[in-house]
Amino acid sequence: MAKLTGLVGWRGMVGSVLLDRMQAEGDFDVIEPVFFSTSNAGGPAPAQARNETTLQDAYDIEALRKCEIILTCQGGDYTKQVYPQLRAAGWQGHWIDAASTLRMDKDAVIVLDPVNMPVIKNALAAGGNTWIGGNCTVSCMLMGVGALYKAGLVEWMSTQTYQAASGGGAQHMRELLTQFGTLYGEVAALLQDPKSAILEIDRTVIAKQRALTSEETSNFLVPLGGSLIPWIDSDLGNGTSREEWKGMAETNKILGLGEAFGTPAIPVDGYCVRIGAMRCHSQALTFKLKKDVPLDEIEEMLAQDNAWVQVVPNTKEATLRDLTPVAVTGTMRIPVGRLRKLNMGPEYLGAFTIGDQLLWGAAEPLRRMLRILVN
Ligand SMILES: NC(=O)C1=CN([C@@H]2O[C@H](COP(=O)(O)OP(=O)(O)OC[C@H]3O[C@@H](n4cnc5c(N)ncnc54)[C@H](OP(=O)(O)O)[C@@H]3O)[C@@H](O)[C@H]2O)C=CC1
Ligand SMILES: N[C@@H](CC(=O)OP(=O)(O)O)C(=O)O
Repeated sequence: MAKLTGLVGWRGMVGSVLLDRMQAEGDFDVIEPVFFSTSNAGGPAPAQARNETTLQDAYDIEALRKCEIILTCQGGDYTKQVYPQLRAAGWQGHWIDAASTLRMDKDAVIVLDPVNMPVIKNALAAGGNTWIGGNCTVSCMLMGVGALYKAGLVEWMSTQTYQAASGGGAQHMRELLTQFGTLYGEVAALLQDPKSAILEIDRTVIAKQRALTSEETSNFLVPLGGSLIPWIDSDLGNGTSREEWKGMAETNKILGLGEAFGTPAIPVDGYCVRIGAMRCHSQALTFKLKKDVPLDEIEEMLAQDNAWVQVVPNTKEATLRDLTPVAVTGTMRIPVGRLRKLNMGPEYLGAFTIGDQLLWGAAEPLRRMLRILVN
């Protein structure tokens, strides 16, 4: 019999992408879905509902307890409130979650099955029932270059990210576009005049950026349109942002490395930067490999790793065609390009990779975990 699966957070941005993917992959044919809401219990369930026509209350522990699986994209506050209550009530079902809240819990597994199926299988065999999607930057990076880690080749990795507005949520995307529109409006007349001075346009734009009101920057706190923000998530107080901390902590946990697994962790560090892209996270990677491996072997290893990675030849033409957020948005492709040995020596490898942070960065690992549980 199909497993009763509670869906929470399906109306949000991540949840909507998830529902589209579940529909496309026929996931609703193999589960018995129950739709929950934090704001509209009793309202109409979406078209994918089968037996239930109305939404259930996402805070109703008794209703949630009936589910064998709960998949939530509702966010960290919801997880913090509901998950402990459910477990305290003796619920032994499978909890699949997009939020970061439980990621580092010792009983939770960060799921990215094309990369860490053995870790997932071990946890399943040991009775694991808490499955958390990884940070979007980490998941997209590992989908692209996981082969190097699997082959035990990485001594350390440094990443410099270029993260899209969507990582902050839907309101952040709106704010970015509104800022671009405001700036354009400020200089539209000057732009239409081919004889106008570019430095006057520039002066007008920076004056407007600096004059944006707190309402116009309420999500990012400072202008992002025509600028960037080299800090994502909270300040850990040691010079590192929480997003940067996740790079090492989550990469190692996904791979089953580090103290908790009784093995040394691989150092990962770098800077996480918000830029004015819509929903693709990009990152420039520097690897120190444990040995000199020829570039063609590395390319072959990466290309063979999974069905979604795409090695992009390191030429200007291929890079402009295949290795931009515009090329990747809305697709499952994870291009890895700009692959070359760096001047520091033959063990130093450079790469650039991009992923849609709402697909591989959020929704896809969750629906794949659901399929692992129901298959
Ligand atoms: N944004 C991202 O890039 C990533 C997010 N995540 C995680 O997923 C969580 C959800 O993120 P995200 O989907 O961006 O959040 P959203 O704000 O888009 O959705 C979260 C919930 O807000 C409620 N909601 C209120 N108003 C609206 C509205 N107008 N349209 C849609 N939903 C509305 C819905 O709950 P209800 O139907 O119950 O009212 C919805 O499920 C995050 O908190 C985070 O933990 C993880 C990885 C990446
Ligand atoms: N912090 C990411 C988005 C995100 O939701 O990350 P996490 O799932 O680790 O909280 C970003 O802003 O781009």
